[in-house]
This record gives sequence, C-alpha cells and structure tokens, in this order.
Amino acid sequence: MERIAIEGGHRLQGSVRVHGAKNAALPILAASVMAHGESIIEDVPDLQDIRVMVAILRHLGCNVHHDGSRLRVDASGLSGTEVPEYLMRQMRSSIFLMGPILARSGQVRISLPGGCTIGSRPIDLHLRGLQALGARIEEKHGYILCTANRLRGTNIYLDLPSVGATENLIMAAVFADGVTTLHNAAREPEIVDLANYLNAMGAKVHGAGEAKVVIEGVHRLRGTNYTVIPDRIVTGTLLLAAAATRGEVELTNVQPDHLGAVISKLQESGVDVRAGQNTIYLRADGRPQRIERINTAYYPGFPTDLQSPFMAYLSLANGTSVVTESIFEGRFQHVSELARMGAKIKVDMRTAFIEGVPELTGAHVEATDLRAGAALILAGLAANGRTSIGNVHHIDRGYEKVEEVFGSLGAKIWRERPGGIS
Ligand SMILES: CC(=O)N[C@H]1[C@@H](OP(=O)(O)OP(=O)(O)OC[C@H]2O[C@@H](n3ccc(=O)[nH]c3=O)[C@H](O)[C@@H]2O)O[C@H](CO)[C@@H](O)[C@@H]1O
Ligand SMILES: C=C(OP(=O)(O)O)C(=O)O
Repeated sequence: MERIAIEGGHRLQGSVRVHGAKNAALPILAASVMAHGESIIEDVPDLQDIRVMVAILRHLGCNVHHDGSRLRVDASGLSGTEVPEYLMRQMRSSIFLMGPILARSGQVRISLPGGCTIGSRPIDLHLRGLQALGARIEEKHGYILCTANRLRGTNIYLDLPSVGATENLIMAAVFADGVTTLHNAAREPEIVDLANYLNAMGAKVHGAGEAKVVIEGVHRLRGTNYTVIPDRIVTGTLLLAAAATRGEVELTNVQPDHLGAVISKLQESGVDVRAGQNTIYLRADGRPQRIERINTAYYPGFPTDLQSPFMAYLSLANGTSVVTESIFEGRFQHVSELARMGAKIKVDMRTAFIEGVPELTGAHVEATDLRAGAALILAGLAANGRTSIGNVHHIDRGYEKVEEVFGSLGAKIWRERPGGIS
C-alpha cells in the first residue's frame, strides 16, 4: 500500500496554480449525459473520482476523450440507464447520475453511493424531490429503480439545503414539463457552476446560488464549452498549510469570494491574507492565535470540508480554540490521528476543544477520509521529524498530484510505494 512521507519543518514559499474543483466537475460531468452533442469541459482535475465518473459515462455509452485537464464528452449515443454497483460504491458523486439519466431516459437504476464515511449520508431528500417531480421509486435488493414517462414541474421544499439533492433536482427538473421551484436550496458555488453549465447548454435555471431556484423545463440540451471553477477546498488547504509552516505563498486561479469565511478566520488567527481578483497572498510569521469559535455551516458559512485541516492548524495555536461540526456527525476521525502527532484535542459530541501546543512531532498515521488526510499532510508539513501517512487513496480523491504541488512550494514530501520510492 502506498504511503505519503513528509520531512516536516520546511516553510512553504512560492506560487502555485489551484486546479479546477472536484465538487463542481463531478456534477457537471454527470449533467453532460443530458446533451445531444459534444461538451468540452476545461480544467477538470486529474483525480480518482473523475476517473470513476469517466468510467461510468463510458459504461452508459458516452464517448469520452481525456486530454490533460480537458474532457470531451459526447452523450449522443447514450444507451445505458444503469450504474453498476462496483462503480456506484467508489464515490459519493455517483448519485449525481440519478437525476440526469432519469430526465433523459425516463428510467435509472442505481445502488447507494460510496464516498467519505463522515456520517450516515442518507439520500432521502434526493428521492423525495424526484417523487415530487412525478418519478416512481422502488427500492429492492440494494438497488433503487426510478421511472417516469414525463417529469412534471412542481414546488419542492428541501428540509435542509443539501448540496447533492439541490444538484440532482435541478438536473432532473431541466427536462420536466413546466416550472419547478426549489425552496431552501443549497447555495454553494458548485451549484452556481452547474447551473451555468446547464444554461450554456440551453437550460433555463434561474437563481442558482440563492435559496430559491426556478427551473423552466426545456426539451433538449446541446453540447457546449465550459471551464470549471477553481477548487475552493484545495485553495483553503494550501493557505492553511502555508500558515501552519509560517510560510509565504501566492495562489493563482482562485476565487477569493468563495472563501470569505475561511479567509476571515485565517485573519483572526493573525496571518496576513490579501485577496486579489484571482489570487490570494498569505504570509504567516509566528504561532497562530487561538480562534474562539468555528462552526461549520452551509455556504456561505464555514465549509465542513475545511474543518479538519483548520483543526490541524489550530493544534499549533497559542491557546485553546473551539470547533463545532454541524453538518456531518462523523467528521472528527482525524482527532485521534492528530493526537499521535502530539495534538491535544478533546471532543464533546460535535464540539472539539483544541488546546494548542508549541510543536507537533512526526508520526505514523492513517488517513480515514479525504479531508482528514489533508489535515494530516498539513500537520506533517509543520511537524518536527518524519510523518508517514497511510490510506493515501482517500487523499487522491481530492488533491491532484499532492506531493508535486507541496513539493513545488518547498515541502519535503514524497510517495512511498511497496518496493520503491517516488
Ligand atoms: C461531491 C460533493 O459535492 N460533496 C460535497 C457535498 O456532499 P453532499 O452533497 O453529500 O452533502 P449534503 O449537502 O447533501 O449533506 C449535508 C447534510 O444533509 C444531510 N442529508 C443530505 C441529503 C439527504 O438526502 N438527506 C440528508 O439528511 C447529510 O447527511 C448532511 O448532514 O456537500 C457537502 C457539504 O458541503 C460537502 O462536505 C461535500 O464535499
Ligand atoms: C466529503 C467530500 O467528498 P464526497 O462528498 O465526494 O465524499 C469532500 O470533498 O470533502
């Protein structure tokens, strides 16, 4: 099994370009099955989840050409309506195929998706929304079969602003008869990106990024050219790693507006962060100041995906910080791994109390999920001595060429493969 090794204690310094967003590219690729004609999608990151999505698209009969970060998808010959279980299980985003395939073909058969084990992650809101649009849903032997001759526009009230349910229902509603209004929709930037892509193909989605999204049904979508937004979670991870190593970095291809809550907390911790139009500069000189409170929340609140990297950073703070995880009930698995590196963190239900220590020490640790893995990289970069991180496949789901990116900023980080090093 591969591991990531880090010789800690080197300041991150320099400039790096942030890749396109996984969580935007995945629903956009799922939406591409709705078009007659080729879409050219730019700045798609080279990640394991993307490779799984490409495998699903090909299985469904789409023509997909992968050329660096440019993907050409032509779904004119879409023939399949079923996503096999072994592909469904490999990532959470396989669920995004449900709305588009149902909308285009009138039928879809899937099983429950995989993805990070950070909580129970039900899909009840996706299913109830599709039922409201007129789909029949049968759940049998671990499979979900959705059928509908025609979907009909309606009012849908989401109990909570789920990102995935909002995306699935917007996509399904694009081909519904009449108008669909989605209330209490999620407002994440990735939803705006999906709506922009759909609209570029001829859809009529209004209000994405607000709590009320209105979708006027259309009959057909055409292919288009589209560039995915920069990854705000990768941006945040790089900023935190630079801050934890008391470094100085400039990130390019970023959208600072998407990171308001994170930049504000970084500033509160005492680092100099300045946002340009598509750049962010950060410089950190000493230990972080403690943060009185971080509460993860739906966008534009503090993103749950940056909770664990921020906690790794705060484990070095001057004083005790308090972090509450409000979105996923199982997203503190990094705590016991950070403890192996000398972090002092106590957890009470959904709140962690992080008593900052002057230094972390390298250790043998395991990534339990994608962002927990990112937190361990960050801790390893700042720690004294050598850290070895296992279960690297989690990290590869969300960070492209992770050791090259950090290496280009001066980190001593490499991948160890059984029988060799690279
Ligand atoms: C591929 C992708 O974009 N993943 C992101 C997406 O995940 P994902 O789309 O899975 O997250 P959701 O916004 O749906 O989940 C938010 C909360 O709603 C609950 N819920 C969700 C759906 C449902 O039918 N019923 C239900 O109860 C979940 O258990 C969770 O507690 O948004 C999360 C929240 O920002 C991020 O952490 C993930 O990185
Ligand atoms: C939780 C995440 O991903 P997924 O929803 O794909 O499991 C994430 O990107 O942090």
